[in-house]
Amino acid sequence: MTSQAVITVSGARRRYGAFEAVRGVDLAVRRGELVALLGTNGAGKTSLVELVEGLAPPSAGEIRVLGLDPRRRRRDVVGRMGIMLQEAGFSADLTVAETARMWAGTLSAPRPVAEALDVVGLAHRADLRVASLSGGERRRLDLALAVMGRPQVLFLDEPTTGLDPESRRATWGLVRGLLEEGVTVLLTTHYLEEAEALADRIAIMHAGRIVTEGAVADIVAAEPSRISFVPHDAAGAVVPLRPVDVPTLHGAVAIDRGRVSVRTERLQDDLGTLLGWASAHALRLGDLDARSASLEQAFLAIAAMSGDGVEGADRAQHTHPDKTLGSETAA
Ligand SMILES: Nc1ncnc2c1ncn2[C@@H]1O[C@H](COP(=O)(O)OP(=O)(O)OP(=O)(O)O)[C@@H](O)[C@H]1O
Repeated sequence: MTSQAVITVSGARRRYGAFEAVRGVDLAVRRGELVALLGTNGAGKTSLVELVEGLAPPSAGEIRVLGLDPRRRRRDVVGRMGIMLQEAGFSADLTVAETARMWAGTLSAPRPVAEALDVVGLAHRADLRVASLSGGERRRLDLALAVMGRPQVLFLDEPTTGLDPESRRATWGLVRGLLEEGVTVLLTTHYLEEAEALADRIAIMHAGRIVTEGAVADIVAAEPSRISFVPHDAAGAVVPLRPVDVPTLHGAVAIDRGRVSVRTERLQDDLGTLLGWASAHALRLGDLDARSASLEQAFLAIAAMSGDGVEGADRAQHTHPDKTLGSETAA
């Protein structure tokens, strides 16, 4: 944990009855940094973020936001945090400006309403009723309300779910602007592209733990590249191969229904060997695909490796009480 850390999570755990949804998480987010929390469904992202927001107590471990316990020192922290809710819960009959004014009334030093709407590109919709906004515009209103109090720390929970690609990119632009102002952001998203576009670092959760953390490039670099093709002869007929027919490569070879797949750390070398071998044997490498790993591949590989069986065993014992904060066991 560095001295610059705005969010620090140390050994955090969260229980719901007998089930532990967060199982010893350490995380630090520095000032002006965006960390994206990714994970499979039920990995524990929301359970963790709620601890950081101070909405629930950890059953063990320590959370600090701006150096303070976000639950015990809630009054001192809450005004410096912005939380983008899924739906702000205001009446759909109010106009955009009325909604923003009502929200501003709850804050100690809010941005002017016009400025907050301008930040999210909604100034031209100020007099429209919330009910008339498109889904994307509503999401932007949610963001306007979250940034209205000029937060130092912003929590974005799937901020672009349901947005069209253009609105999604517009939202990314807004978030980048906030980061440049020094706002610290903890983002949860299921869009890997969003994490790639915005995040300084990514933390991947699985079964209550952070199983991988780092810059996108480093996480992707740890995954092997892939080559695949279907060998054809000069007449265009598929040539059925066995692994022993393929030349020796750095990577591992698998053959499934005629398609040869190679997972390799040495993409260029193995591709070169295969191209030379194909020419020498007058083979065409049909449907040839050679690519470095993507974040999606890395994510799927990490989720698969992280022991679904273990999680399954735990889940079998989990009787799943009501999904209420009241069902938790705090330390
Ligand atoms: N109040 C609760 N009582 C019991 N179990 C709960 C409660 N809240 C969450 N859980 C369980 O804890 C686990 C983690 O849930 P959580 O909502 O934190 O996951 P998530 O990573 O945010 O998932 P998703 O991506 O699907 O939103 C899940 O198995 C969920 O069913």
